[in-house]
Amino acid sequence: MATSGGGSYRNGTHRNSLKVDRPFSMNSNPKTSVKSKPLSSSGLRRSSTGSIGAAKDDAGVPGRVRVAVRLRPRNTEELVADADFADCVELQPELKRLKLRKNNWDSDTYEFDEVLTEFASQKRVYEVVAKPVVESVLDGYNGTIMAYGQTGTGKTYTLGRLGEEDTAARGIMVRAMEDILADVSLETDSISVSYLQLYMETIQDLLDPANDNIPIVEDSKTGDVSLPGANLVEIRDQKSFVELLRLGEAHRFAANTKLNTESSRSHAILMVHVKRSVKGKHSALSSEKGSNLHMKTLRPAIVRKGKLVVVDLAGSERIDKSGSEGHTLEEAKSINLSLSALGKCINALAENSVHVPVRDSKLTRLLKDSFGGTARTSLVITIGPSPRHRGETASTIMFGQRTTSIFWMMFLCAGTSIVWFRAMKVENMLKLKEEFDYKSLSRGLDIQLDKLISEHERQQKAFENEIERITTEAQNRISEVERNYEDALEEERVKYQRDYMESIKKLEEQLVKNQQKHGFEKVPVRSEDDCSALTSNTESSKISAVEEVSELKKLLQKESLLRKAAEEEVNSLKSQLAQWKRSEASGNSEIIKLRKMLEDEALQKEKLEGEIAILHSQLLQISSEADETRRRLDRGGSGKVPGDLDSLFSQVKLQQQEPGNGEKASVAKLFEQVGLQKILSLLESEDSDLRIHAVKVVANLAAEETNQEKIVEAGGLTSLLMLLRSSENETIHRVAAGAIANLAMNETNQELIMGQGGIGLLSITAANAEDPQTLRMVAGAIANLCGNDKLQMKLRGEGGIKALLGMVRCRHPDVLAQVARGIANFAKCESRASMQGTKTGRSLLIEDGALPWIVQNANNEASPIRRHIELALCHLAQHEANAKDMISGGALWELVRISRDCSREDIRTLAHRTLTSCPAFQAEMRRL
Ligand SMILES: Nc1ncnc2c1ncn2[C@@H]1O[C@H](COP(=O)(O)OP(=O)(O)OP(=O)(O)O)[C@@H](O)[C@H]1O
Repeated sequence: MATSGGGSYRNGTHRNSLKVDRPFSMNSNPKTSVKSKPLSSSGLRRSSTGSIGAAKDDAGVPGRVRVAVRLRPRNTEELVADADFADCVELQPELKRLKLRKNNWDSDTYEFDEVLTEFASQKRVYEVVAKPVVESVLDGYNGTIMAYGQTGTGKTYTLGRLGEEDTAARGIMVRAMEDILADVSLETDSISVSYLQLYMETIQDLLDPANDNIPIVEDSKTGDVSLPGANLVEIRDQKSFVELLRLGEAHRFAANTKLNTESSRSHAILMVHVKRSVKGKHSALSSEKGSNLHMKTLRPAIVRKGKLVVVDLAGSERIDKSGSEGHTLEEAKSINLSLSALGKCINALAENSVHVPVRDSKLTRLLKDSFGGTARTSLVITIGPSPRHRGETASTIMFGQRTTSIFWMMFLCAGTSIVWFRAMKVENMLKLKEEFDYKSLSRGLDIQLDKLISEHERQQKAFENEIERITTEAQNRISEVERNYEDALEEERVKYQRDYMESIKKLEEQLVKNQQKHGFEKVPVRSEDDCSALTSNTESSKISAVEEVSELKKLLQKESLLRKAAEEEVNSLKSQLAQWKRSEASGNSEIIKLRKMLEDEALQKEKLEGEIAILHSQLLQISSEADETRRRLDRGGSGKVPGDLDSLFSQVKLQQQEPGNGEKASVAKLFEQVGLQKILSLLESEDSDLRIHAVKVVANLAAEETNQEKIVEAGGLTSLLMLLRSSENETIHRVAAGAIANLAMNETNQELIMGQGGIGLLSITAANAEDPQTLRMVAGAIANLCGNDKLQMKLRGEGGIKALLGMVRCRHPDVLAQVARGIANFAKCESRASMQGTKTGRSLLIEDGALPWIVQNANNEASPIRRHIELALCHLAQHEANAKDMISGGALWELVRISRDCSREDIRTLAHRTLTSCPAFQAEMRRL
């Protein structure tokens, strides 16, 4: 019987080599097969924050559903329509986390087995999502790869892309077949494929669409699922497989056009059967021993069978919208049925439930033998970035989260539903932990800070010592070389001079000797006899002169050789010196590098200290709030706080911690129980504790979009504004401003806020507040108001822009980000008005003196600040009336920088377009 071998199965890089004839089927004994996973507590990865995620080495654990999330890049439409808005998700691939923005203030964090950003290549997606499953199929297991997500988020791109025009774009189906073909031997093994579509609980053959009511047959003994009515095509090469996929796609498209549906309303299912011949152990043994030669031929070859099922699921967005967007109720029900049945089966498997409800839908009946048990399953959740589809994205993610948590549930909490939902959301777990543990967290942070400081000091000291050592060593070497060089030069010079003098001396002596000889011979006039003697004398003196000349020549040659050697020596010394100079320069660059590292370290330290300071202040705040609550409870629980309000408070908190909980009490029910009016009336209570308590409840409720209308209708907005006017308590200001900011996300409420003098009240609060969190909330509220085209003049007239700019005195990055957002919103409305011709003259932002701050922060290191300011500059630049101020204020050069360096392509393009379309900018650039 097979064991899992999962421990050695890591992201598809290493395949286990287990030999099995048939994998477990789901109903063979799900309980045993799930339990048989060789995981101990060491198989769990617990992050430093206490959250729980998938262990890295569980990639191939059978029965485990691995869930990856993949973000599609913005498409052309989103680049234009959402240019001013951030994506609704933020990915942290290194932490395997995804943050889903709830609003401007808040986000939920989810953890996955893999987080694939918009930059993830198709190759990487295949490797992390599909390769482990494909390899297990080659080893004789069954496996399933599914894609789930809203229409248009990239399910088909991920699974079915053929990539003929660009091989890098090949999807999972094509890559899987490539790997399979590369691993099998077509002489002994076989690969066959069916391609089907499941629409309205009917299975249609995509290779022969006339064949459209295919029954599912299950082998009662083995649990194997088969579709005898479907075409099963043998694959021998990649080309024929791609042809088959193309044919299937064409039929799918044609079938769906006929049904007047879109492809995303059906599930597309590719089944790949791999049969491999395996040399049996017995036959190998017996032939080795040579005991019975016939045994080998008589014993049948063992066939190892694996099945890979790739499912492109129907679009997830259809589930809740039955009857809408032109598709029928029946269709919606059918999609709903199959997807929820799939979820239930996975759920039942994870909980070791004896009953796995596979019969509930055709999809699950079809997958029955291909997930759970020893089968490996990968689910890729595809999402889009658009903030407009946040709701759909959230519900898609929740499907993935249900699935991803299943595995951990078994180990963590024996299946209590409370922990189930907490496990889905990392953030909620953190919240729980903080409530109990904030003091030790604070102590931990202190210790961490001490450690960081001492480590930093130690490193700094070591760096400084190293720099000193390198500098001294380099200087010593340089002076030594210089000394050597000078000595050698001097020595050479002296030697050369000495030799030269000696040669001169010798020549002079020789000359004197010669002159003496010739002088002696020339004096008298001789007789004939004398003449002949003289001739012989002259002959001999000629010979000796020739000899002398040749000796002199030799001397000269020797001299020139010596000189050459000396020159060579000098050259070699020179090159040595150059070499030393070079090594000195590289020593210097090393020192510069070390200095840079030191500076980076110091920056990092500063940043950490800043973060820790913020954490400290948050902890202090939590701590004092907790103490306050505890004191109130100690005083008798409800001394002044009515019991029903207390329960509402805790219910609201619980509700926020457990979004998606189907059993949670609806807000309407809560309002019925306590009455919103009653809560709002407490906002005016004499007791400040009670007022704080009530404003927090209202703020919590206002964070949910669904409650906002009710709060405003019941007069909650007026009461919150009253609190800003009448209260002097900073907490009340902070919480009330936060609630107003959330209400100010809606256009109708923005008008109401302005109508009730809200901008004046927010401006006064901004002027008096010191606490960065209060300022952040106020700035956020004004920033939301800045985005309303109709309110521009009034907002500016009542001092809104000045109030916004006044808040930059607090240098907290969160406050600055909100100020920048407000400015960007305002500039965007102005540029729209200018284009429509309803606004002329220069920007009110420039009138109110915002430009210097904008220019100063256009390259701020905090990306939320920088991004908003970059957008604001692009909007301002679109209106010619602003050009003069922008040029003189230095904004033009920031625009040039943005058009070159901005990391977001859409902003870069916008800046570039603006620059090229404005004659004043063009003229200025030409001038300079
Ligand atoms: N990761 C990606 N990178 C680039 N383009 C992508 C990516 N994912 C999807 N797209 C593009 O987005 C568009 C929609 O993708 P796709 O058709 O795969 O979505 P889908 O979820 O399968 O939709 P449906 O449910 O309607 O079938 C296509 O044009 C596709 O090329």
